[in-house]
Amino acid sequence: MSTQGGQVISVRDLKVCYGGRVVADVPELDVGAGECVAIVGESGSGKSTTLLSLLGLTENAEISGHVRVCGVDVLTAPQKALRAIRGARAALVMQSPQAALSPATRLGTLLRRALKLHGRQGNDVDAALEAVMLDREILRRYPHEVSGGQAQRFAIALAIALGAEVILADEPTSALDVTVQAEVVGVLRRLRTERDLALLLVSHDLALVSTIADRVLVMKDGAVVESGPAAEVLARPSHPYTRELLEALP
Ligand SMILES: Nc1ncnc2c1ncn2[C@@H]1O[C@H](COP(=O)(O)OP(=O)(O)OP(=O)(O)O)[C@@H](O)[C@H]1O
Repeated sequence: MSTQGGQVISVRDLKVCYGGRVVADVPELDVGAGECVAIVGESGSGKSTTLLSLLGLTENAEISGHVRVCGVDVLTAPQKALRAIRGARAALVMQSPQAALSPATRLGTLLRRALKLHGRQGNDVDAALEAVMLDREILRRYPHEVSGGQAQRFAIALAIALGAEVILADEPTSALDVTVQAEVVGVLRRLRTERDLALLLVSHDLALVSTIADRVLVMKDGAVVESGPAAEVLARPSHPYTRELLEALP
């Protein structure tokens, strides 16, 4: 199954419920190759739930609608097809990658295992590390021996080495200090143009979103209250809630 017409993510009428309560209702969301779409909104608005549902990772949720990611129909595909895209063609990057890494495993070992699991050769590793500006020496280190920014760049390099077409990133910079945030955003921005990588970004940080996103979806209480080109939505928000979010910026 391939990605058609450069569309990497396509969502229609997605509804995610927990215990009968709709926590995410997304009528339409498309992300094309080389494009960045951001989902913004306050805590609890349904951003992470939306992101996780696109990879079939919402346990115990009732989900309806149509979700295609890298050509796979996520809501109906067998687990095997989902496992094949998850972590490889569609990579998840979380707020604190160090927490997800096994503390007693060197990063190089972790990388080799991931490549083997997804049946990929190790010859993309140098290019992937270079793309995120990490020295190969990092592969000898354990997770606690790298900084938050290095860990995040390593997580992105892993995605690239595994052949990611899209990165789904949940608050990828909010655990980092400001200068390191800029480094990670710079890496993501370059990967979009150099590798045509698609990016779906969840963030409450509108300043960050304005530097990288082409389009924005604003969520409140599980609903999309506004969406459109980032420059337009952030400069001339039409919904009072978006205005509130913008006014809350420091
Ligand atoms: N596994 C779950 N079971 C029940 N309710 C859940 C579950 N996961 C999330 N929720 C609820 O869904 C709603 C949306 O949560 P979600 O984490 O998607 O919001 P968010 O916008 O990503 O917030 P944050 O920025 O704090 O992560 C919340 O009310 C949350 O309590």
